[in-house]
Amino acid sequence: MSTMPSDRSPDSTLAFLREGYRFVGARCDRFGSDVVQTRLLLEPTICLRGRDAAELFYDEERFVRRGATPLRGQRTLTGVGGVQGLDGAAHRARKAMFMSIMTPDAIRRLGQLFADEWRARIPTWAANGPVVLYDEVGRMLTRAVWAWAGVPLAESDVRRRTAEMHAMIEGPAVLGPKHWRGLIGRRRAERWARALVERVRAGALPAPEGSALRVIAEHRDEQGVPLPPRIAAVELLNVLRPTVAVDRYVVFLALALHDHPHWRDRVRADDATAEQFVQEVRRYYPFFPLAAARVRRSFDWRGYAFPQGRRVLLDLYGTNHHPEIWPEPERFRPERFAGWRDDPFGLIPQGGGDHRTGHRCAGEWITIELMKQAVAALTGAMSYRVPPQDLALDLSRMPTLPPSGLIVDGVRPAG
Ligand code: HEM
Repeated sequence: MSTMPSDRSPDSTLAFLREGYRFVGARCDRFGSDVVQTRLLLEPTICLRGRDAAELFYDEERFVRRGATPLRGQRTLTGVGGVQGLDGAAHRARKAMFMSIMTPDAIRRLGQLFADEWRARIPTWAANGPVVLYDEVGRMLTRAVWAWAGVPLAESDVRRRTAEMHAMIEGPAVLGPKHWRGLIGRRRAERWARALVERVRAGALPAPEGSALRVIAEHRDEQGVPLPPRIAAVELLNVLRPTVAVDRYVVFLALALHDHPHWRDRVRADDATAEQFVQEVRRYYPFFPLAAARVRRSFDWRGYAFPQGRRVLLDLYGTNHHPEIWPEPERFRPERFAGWRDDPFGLIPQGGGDHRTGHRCAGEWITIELMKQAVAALTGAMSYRVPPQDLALDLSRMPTLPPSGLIVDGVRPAG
């Protein structure tokens, strides 16, 4: 048995917060190994990177999710008791609930709602001068996904709900006020979502057949028992929150079009090229840094011991930038996806493996559809300028975003 390359530091949590997305990759590079051990939150933690490591990580025989996400992440980002922390039959039954919402028709409908929102906003942007794309897109996605999920939304609540979703997304990997905002945002949103579920169950609020609200309110677990209202609220937020989070990817799309303007005409002219552009944005730009699991039963891999219960992190960002999978990983090259053969463990911005049986993101197809609609809007529905502003991405901030939120002005409807 070999000794796993290990960080010497007694605890690297502060280094993780300082180094952000590069934390695991920097250690892997230093040791020349895609398996390294460190200590995070005072606990020994194995970090993995690369395609084969991703395949290992998504092997359910070897890993469980129960108890893997630190409490600070559950209390802000994911909620307690949701699908992310389930294993085995309980996970499959809950995941089936999510996947039943993700029909091709439903995905198209959400894309259309978002596209309609976008088109409706263009005259206002044209009349009112500069807009912060991140703020605007967040609110458009809120309106679209609330309508799609069958959840009523007063226009006067749009800002508040969007802000709660953002607070949860930004809460886990920060200290101080931003973390507290995440806790408060989650508490408020859960209370509100729970009341909604209770009203649907009592017949006081009609929810359309097949909508996320109806499916979740009516779902029965693997033993035929309805979800407790608190858990149903967590799961409804597991649809609403990450859909709003696609606003970050829309900002990255706009950033990529700004930095690589020669792609503009190409993506407008051809759907396949637009899809390659979207995939490269998902590969290249940082969003979720890591996924977490625990070793189910002790095993050896590549001569290293993985003891039962050990926390293991898969470096999603580092795998998407691994030179063995992605030549010249730091270059933005959408053409790398021309003729790309889908590999469930190579491109993993939203996790790897199988959507239905494993923990891969339930909303990946939605994300791609919304991003395609955003590319079409940015290149085909309007013209705009990007004035000078701070667009640098700080890789120590998780999740990161250009500080300006990407300001555009001079918006004009196309044609
Ligand atoms: C904004 C873009 C998104 C990103 C970057 C993202 C990323 C991720 C990641 C990294 C995971 C964890 C994978 C793992 O644990 O192995 C995940 C899980 C999940 N995502 Fe997403 N996601 C996005 C959008 C969405 C959307 C739009 C939805 C729903 C409409 C969604 C719903 C979920 C759910 C329910 C899970 C838990 C799956 C499970 O544990 O089985 N996500 N996502």
